[in-house]
Amino acid sequence: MAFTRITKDRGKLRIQDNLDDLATELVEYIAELSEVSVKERGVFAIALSGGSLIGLMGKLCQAPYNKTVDWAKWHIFWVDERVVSKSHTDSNYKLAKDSLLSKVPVAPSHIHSINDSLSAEDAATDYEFALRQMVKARTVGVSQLNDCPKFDLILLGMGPDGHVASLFPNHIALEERDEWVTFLTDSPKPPPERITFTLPVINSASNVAVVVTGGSKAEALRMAIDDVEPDTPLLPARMVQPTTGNLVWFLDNPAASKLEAFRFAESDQLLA
Ligand SMILES: O=C(O)[C@H](O)[C@@H](O)[C@H](O)[C@H](O)COP(=O)(O)O
Repeated sequence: MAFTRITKDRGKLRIQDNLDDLATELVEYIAELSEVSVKERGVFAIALSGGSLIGLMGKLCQAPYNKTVDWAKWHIFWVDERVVSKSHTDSNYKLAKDSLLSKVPVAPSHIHSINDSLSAEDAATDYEFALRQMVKARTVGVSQLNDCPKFDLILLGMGPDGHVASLFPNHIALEERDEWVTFLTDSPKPPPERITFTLPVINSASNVAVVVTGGSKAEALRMAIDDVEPDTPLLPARMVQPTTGNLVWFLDNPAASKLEAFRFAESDQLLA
């Protein structure tokens, strides 16, 4: 039951029957945004997360995208990174490099990964400094509202606990308003040391897409999107609220199964 719904204030839901269709829709969306950004700004500044999202982007390495996307104009950043060596299996950089970036003609100097020789705290400071240079040069746009970086696209996954990036429920990092990049040494999901963009940066992007698949995320997704009881805990995924940008959720049926929109669509189909 593939369909699209515009919600009142939680963005657009794009729900697909299977992962193959979801991946097709996701890469088409990314390719379109890349084209628009390159036309308007001459570059495409995209920030990646880790997790299954990266595998779902795999079709970008295939025809037609391997040829039609203007790879030379891409600048790639990480929304969050585990503070491990770049060759470690836990590295989000390695994941993206192995399955995507090594297969498309992105300039190595446009791949902005963290300095993996630093502590989490220093890596966050260093990454924010690098990001400030990119904003100064307008490789990454700037928000007129708060001077934050304005990425053309931020891609997020969501964990079953409702975390996005390395912003975990009830963690102090969720409250950071001044820094663009912060660090954790106590991540509830291993590895414990991470750096992450803060909410002001995520919410300043021109486009934010959250890719969520699998039934284990259905309840957190409901809490992140639907109108819920007032005492429902505020999940990080619900705090993703782009100020002026667009928010899109790419979902499969199991992840979407507890959403009101999905249940209505299902009953409409039964009645049809
Ligand atoms: O840093 C991490 O621990 C992961 O990258 C994590 O944040 C991931 O993005 C979500 O848990 C969704 O992952 P899946 O889509 O693989 O479930």
